Amino acid sequence: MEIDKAITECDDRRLKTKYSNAIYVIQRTLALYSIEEVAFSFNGGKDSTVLLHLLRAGYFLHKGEKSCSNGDVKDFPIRTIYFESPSAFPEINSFTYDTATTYGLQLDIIRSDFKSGLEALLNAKPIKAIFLGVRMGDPTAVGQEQFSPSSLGWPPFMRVNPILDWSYRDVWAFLLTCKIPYCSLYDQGYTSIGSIYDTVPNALLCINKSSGSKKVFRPAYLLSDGRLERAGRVKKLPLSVSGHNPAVINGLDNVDLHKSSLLTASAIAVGDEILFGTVEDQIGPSLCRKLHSFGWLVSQTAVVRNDIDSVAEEVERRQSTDDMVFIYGGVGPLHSDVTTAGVAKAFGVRLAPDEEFEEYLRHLIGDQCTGDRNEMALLPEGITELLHHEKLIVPLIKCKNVIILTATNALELDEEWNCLIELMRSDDVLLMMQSFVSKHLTTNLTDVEIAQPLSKLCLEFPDLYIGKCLLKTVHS
Ligand SMILES: Cc1cc2nc3c(=O)[nH]c(=O)nc-3n(C[C@H](O)[C@H](O)[C@H](O)COP(=O)(O)O)c2cc1C
Ligand SMILES: Nc1ncnc2c1ncn2[C@@H]1O[C@H](COP(=O)(O)OP(=O)(O)OP(=O)(O)O)[C@@H](O)[C@H]1O
Ligand SMILES: [Mg+2]
Repeated sequence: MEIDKAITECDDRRLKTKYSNAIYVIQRTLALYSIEEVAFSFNGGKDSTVLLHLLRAGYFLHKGEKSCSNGDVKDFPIRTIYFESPSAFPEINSFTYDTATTYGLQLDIIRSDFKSGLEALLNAKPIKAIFLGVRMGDPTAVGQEQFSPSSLGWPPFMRVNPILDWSYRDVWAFLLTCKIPYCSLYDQGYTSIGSIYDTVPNALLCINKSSGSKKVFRPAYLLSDGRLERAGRVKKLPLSVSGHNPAVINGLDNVDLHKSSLLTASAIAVGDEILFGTVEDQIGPSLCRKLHSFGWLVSQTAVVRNDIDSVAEEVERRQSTDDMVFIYGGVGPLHSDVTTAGVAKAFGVRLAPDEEFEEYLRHLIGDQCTGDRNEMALLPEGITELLHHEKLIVPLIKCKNVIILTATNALELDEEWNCLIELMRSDDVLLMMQSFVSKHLTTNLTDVEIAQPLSKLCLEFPDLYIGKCLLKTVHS
């Protein structure tokens, strides 16, 4: 069987492990359910293409115990379902159909939505388990295991996710090592494919960004940071006042740029030592000054204990009211370093190993990294984005609108902040920041004298923020 042979002969140990774990899940499923009771959800995307070939290998190895055939290319008895939509890319459709022909797939084409399509299918067929190409990092993977019952409100079946723990690189290592044909869009810079309305090539793969001519993109397998595979998914912002409907691609997407008020940020320090007053907070005041100078309204600063629940409660509160939350302290290998766990809890997700981050840490701490799994490389699952910058040894961690800073002093903060600003330079958020003007006025009028005119100004100009007046007594 060509897939099993290619993996056996390759010298990529990591790929071999991922492969054998996925095959194990497939074989256990085929032992638990009869072939009529399983189905494969295939949509021509890269992840489901990987899964197709794992299933071919898994099925071959499963029945190999009974037969001694070499594996006919068209020997694939698992029912395959494809939800075809009018907004699918034509390239995806034709790849799906061509693949079905090549590998003899029994393709059921369903033209209704997922839920009602599955209801009808499960009523008509004895299906109990469905194989999916869902991977950690996909928004739909949050909370899933390799075997996860369908969600409440969905027809009952077992979702089987054999490649749940595969990274973007694992997917490409497998496709390239086994020389598996994949949809042509991936060679044109598409890295994750949704519908024609919400998917564009990944800008990170663009070769000729500045020229006015037609843009050229590198193939998907050259994307160095797999965390950004969904950067080509377009998100529509609500209609702005001016009538434009801008599409933001992978920016600070939950910041509403069109609010008339200032953007708000909060800063959370994690550390008993700061609370107890034994160590001075070197980051907070400097961070607030930086935020203020960029036009952000710092709505709150807080210091919390090194305790998962304390961190989670504060993050949950702040992330729902502020546009951005900055959290620092409590990041590291010590038992008291609970910041990432607290952030995960605030968003209701678990901590999961992040291979990209683990590799950065391995470079940084090398041999000091003990055991199979580096605890520091556990990050909130499905919501984490690593913000890379050439000047940073380890990328910054962004979980939705929460940025985890690793700086432990003002100098390190300067460095992280400058990188953050550069990373956001292309973002509309920065433009918004730069349109902020701050003025300091000094007057020798009393509070009573200026109170009324200031209130009038605030009413007339809602964008105007008047800070605290520091009154000095002027002696004549
Ligand atoms: C076979 C199959 C089973 C699914 N089962 C569930 C489920 O149990 N619960 C759920 O919330 N979504 C389920 N979904 C929907 C997916 O989580 C997700 O919404 C879908 O893949 C669409 O992703 P998109 O919105 O990025 O296109 C299922 C989808 C498919 C194809
Ligand atoms: N229209 C569909 N028909 C059948 N299965 C689907 C469909 N959409 C999603 N799925 C299932 O959900 C899985 C996850 O979808 P997802 O879009 O994340 O991956 P993909 O399409 O395989 O790859 P890519 O991330 O490059 O788009 C698929 O691998 C497939 O098993
Ligand atoms: Mg897809």
